[in-house]
This record gives sequence, C-alpha cells and structure tokens, in this order.
Amino acid sequence: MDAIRVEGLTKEFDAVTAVDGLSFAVEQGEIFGLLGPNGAGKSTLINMLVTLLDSTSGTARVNGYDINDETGDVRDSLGIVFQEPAVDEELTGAENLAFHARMYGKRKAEREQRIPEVLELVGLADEADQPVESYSGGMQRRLEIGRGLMHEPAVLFLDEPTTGLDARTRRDTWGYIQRLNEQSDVTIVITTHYMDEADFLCERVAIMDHGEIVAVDSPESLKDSLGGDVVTLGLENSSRELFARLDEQPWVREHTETEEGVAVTMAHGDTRVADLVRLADEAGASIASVDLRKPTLENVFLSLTGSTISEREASVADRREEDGEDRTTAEAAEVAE
Ligand SMILES: Nc1ncnc2c1ncn2[C@@H]1O[C@H](COP(=O)(O)OP(=O)(O)OP(=O)(O)O)[C@@H](O)[C@H]1O
Repeated sequence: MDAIRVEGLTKEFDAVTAVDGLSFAVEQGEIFGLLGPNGAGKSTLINMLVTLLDSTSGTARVNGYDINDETGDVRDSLGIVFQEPAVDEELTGAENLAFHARMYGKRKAEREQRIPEVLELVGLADEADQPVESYSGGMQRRLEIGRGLMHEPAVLFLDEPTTGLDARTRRDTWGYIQRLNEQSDVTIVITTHYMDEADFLCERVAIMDHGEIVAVDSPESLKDSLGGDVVTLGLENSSRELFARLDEQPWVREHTETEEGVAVTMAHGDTRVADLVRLADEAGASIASVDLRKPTLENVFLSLTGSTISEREASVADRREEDGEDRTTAEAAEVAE
C-alpha cells in the first residue's frame, strides 16, 4: 500500500485553480518533496491531504484512508508541522510534548515512555527540562517536529521546515530529518521552495508550478534528464586529435567546440576529469583550464517551466500585492465555510 495516493485532486478558489487535477503516489518510508515557488499550490495540496481544506474534486488516500470520507482516521495517522510556531515558549520541551500527547488522548504511562523517545529522536534529550524560550531557532524547530511525531504517525508533513533558519542550522535540521526517517521509518512529505533542500533530503521530488506537477522523480534523475554534467576544457591549442578521441569514448554523450576549447557532456563528470586530462595529453592538447558544471534542480525547473523559481516568486508577489484585498476576503470566506 502506498503511504499516499492522489487521483485528480483539484482545488478551485473563486478565480484561481490552486491545485489542478494532481495524481501521484508517495511510497511508504520515503522522504518525498513538493518543490515549487510561492503560489505553486503546495500548501493548498497539503491542507487537503491533512483534511483541513475540502477539495473541489478528485480523491486521495492517506495511509489507506479516504480524505473525504474518513477524516478522523486520516488525522490520527498523520503528523503535521506548520511553518508557524505551535509550541508554548513558557513550557519546557518535555512539557510541550506532554501537552500534545494529552490532546491525542495518550495515557500517562504511554506519555512517560514516548516523550524521552521523541526527545532523543530530535536531539533534545539534554534540554528536555529547559523552557523553550531559551532554545535556539533550530532547537525550537526540532521540538515542533518532535511534537508532530508524538502520536507515532505513519506520515509526517513538514511545511517549509527550514524557512527562517540560518544556513548552518538548516543543514543540521536536514540531518535530524534524515535520521528520524531512518530510525522510525516514518514517511515524510516536505514542501519547500529551496532547491538545495529538495536535492539533499528527498528521495523523490514532485516539481509544482501553477497548481500542476510538471515532473516527479529522484533529484538525480531529474538533473540527469538535462543531459548530464558539462566539463569544459580550456585548450591552448585546438586539437582535432582530441575531438576524434572523444568520439570514441562510450561515456561521452556530446562534445562541442567552444571559443576556449571543448565542452564535454557526460554522467558523473567529477569522476571523468582525470580521463579527460589523459585523453588531452595523449592527443597532444595542452590544457589551460578545467571547469565542471553540474545541473541543479533550478536548471531542471527552468527547463520545465521556462522561468527560474525566483522569477516565478517575483511575479506571484506582484500579483498578490495587486489583489491582496481579494485574497484576504477569499481566505476569510474559506475559513468561514
Ligand atoms: N484562501 C485562498 N483564497 C484565494 N486564493 C488562494 C487561497 N489560498 C491560496 N490561494 C491561491 O492559490 C494559489 C496557490 O497557493 P498556495 O498557498 O497553495 O501556494 P504555495 O505553493 O503553498 O505557496 P506559499 O508557500 O506562498 O503558501 C495561489 O495563487 C494563491 O494565491
């Protein structure tokens, strides 16, 4: 059974189709990323999957339960960590977890067993009895994640888990997320607009744009679909012999003469630089420079959508500024429903 199976899921707000007929599946135990610029529809999708928002049409199952007909079972089987802080700063880490566990109806004995387990998982065992207001930003985020794990959900949703954290703390947080996925086998769904986060953390990534999924695959395959890494050799003398030798190599996908020398496309370019230097040497070409470029998920997004993520975010920000009032009204109507 898939952890999540989505079929034709759609959400329309008045004038906007925020999620447009999505179909995809998340396997059990994987870290799955929803990657896209602000406004792509990630939060709307997650809110439907966790049953906080009704869909306009389509279906989805989370842990086998239907999001329209079995909302209670869906909620019991998942954990969610929102972007906004949900822990009480005046309580200690352990007290926050105890409070959450009581809300989920866990008995005292269960709570006493689960709290230290969770604190250990998120690396806060030593700070369990300190007030949360003394925690750093990264520690608070880890406590939020721990809170989402208290009732042992099969699927954990993390909405933009490292937004607002500095670079070092973001990397540390990725490490904790990976470890808890390995240690507790929980399926993790992350929304992010950070390319490096999706690349580093996720086994598979769905790239979202304008409410649609434009590609789903592992970061490696997505990047590989662009044709491979490009190593550019700057040459002091143009060498026909080198081009002939490159033609003979089965691992060379393509080579093009450039102003400075030759650009060679291949998989795993970093392991081929030594081969290229040897070939140039054998062909009597002298190398002036070597440059290795690996495609990023940003390049993948650009090739699939024709814009960079930042260009998309800038245009969404402009649009939101223009019709800010309408959005607020629509949101209020939605909440009131
Ligand atoms: N309550 C609402 N009423 C009207 N339009 C909405 C509402 N919620 C979202 N939208 C619109 O739906 C689209 C998708 O928004 P959504 O928040 O799901 O995107 P996102 O990828 O999660 O981006 P962000 O990270 O900025 O939340 C956007 O065009 C947004 O303006």
